[in-house]
Amino acid sequence: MTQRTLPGYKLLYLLGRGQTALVHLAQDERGRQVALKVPLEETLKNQEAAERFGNEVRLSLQFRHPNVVPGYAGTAFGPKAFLALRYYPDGTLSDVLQRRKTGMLDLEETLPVLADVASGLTYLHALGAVHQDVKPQNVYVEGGRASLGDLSSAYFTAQGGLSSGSPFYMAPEIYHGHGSSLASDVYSLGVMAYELLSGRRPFQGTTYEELMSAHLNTFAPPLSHLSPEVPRPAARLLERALAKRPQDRPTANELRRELLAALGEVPEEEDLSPEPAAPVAASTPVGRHAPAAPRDSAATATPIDTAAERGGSRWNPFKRRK
Ligand SMILES: Nc1ncnc2c1ncn2[C@@H]1O[C@H](COP(=O)(O)OP(=O)(O)OP(=O)(O)O)[C@@H](O)[C@H]1O
Repeated sequence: MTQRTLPGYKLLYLLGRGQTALVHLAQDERGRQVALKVPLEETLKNQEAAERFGNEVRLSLQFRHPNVVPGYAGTAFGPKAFLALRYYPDGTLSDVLQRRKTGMLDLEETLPVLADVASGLTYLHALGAVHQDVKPQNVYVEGGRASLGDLSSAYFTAQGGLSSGSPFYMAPEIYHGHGSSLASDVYSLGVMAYELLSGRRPFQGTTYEELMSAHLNTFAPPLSHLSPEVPRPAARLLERALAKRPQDRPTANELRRELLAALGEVPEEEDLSPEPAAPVAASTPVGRHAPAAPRDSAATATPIDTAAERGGSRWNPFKRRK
């Protein structure tokens, strides 16, 4: 299945393999290079994984913003499922960091990347969507600018969705089983900002339990000490992004505005008018978006382990996510 040919696409070579899909560089009928994502056999056989893939297809085709990886075409479900995405020749932010000897970007490179991710998040949040997996592996870069990708875990707060995240970047309230929110995306962006600006993740651990304890009980050193060259107001706001309580964090838009100001750019208000998006070739509703109780009630939140246990095995965040 993963080696199948897709009508209209010429496969060029393999770009990467994730937990759920193979991604090929391909040429579409318009002669455009695309990143063609084809789910693995195992993904299609596992309901939760297949729904995550379908979710990514649906939302990648729906969202349109310069800092969100756009989908060009796709089929959400079934044996012909695929997703053609905009191709980013530089790969992910994580790839870029690995290629650097220092493992770091310069400040002049970091601030635009952070401002772009904050802009992408501002857009999603204005639409009422939570991303749930902000991290360098899901940020795609080209020419020094960045776009947020991997919408497989994203959901609309009005509809609800399964809480999830990557343990290094996951907010305390998700560890507590209280569910994710716009504020937990801001926390993940804050973790990523610390990592980019100081060269070290603010919360360390080699097991899930150690990381949970670090996120819940320890405080990151002030960014102004770790990276004194970051303009003060931006540093202060990024520090607040790591507040333990969601209500103490800034919004993505506040971060976006401050980061753009630090770059000397005048922050414009985001234009959130919907653009026409490509049709999704699926009529089946996506399961994780089935109507659900409001997410702001802790009683209705789905703890991360519960979601995985439905699949028959204990959720292992280290196996699944980096
Ligand atoms: N739009 C793109 N442009 C360039 N490279 C891409 C693109 N999308 C994916 N890739 C490459 O393919 C790899 C695998 O993609 P991705 O991580 O999205 O797969 P996945 O199976 O959906 O992810 P996960 O492991 O989080 O479930 C990426 O790490 C990246 O190297």
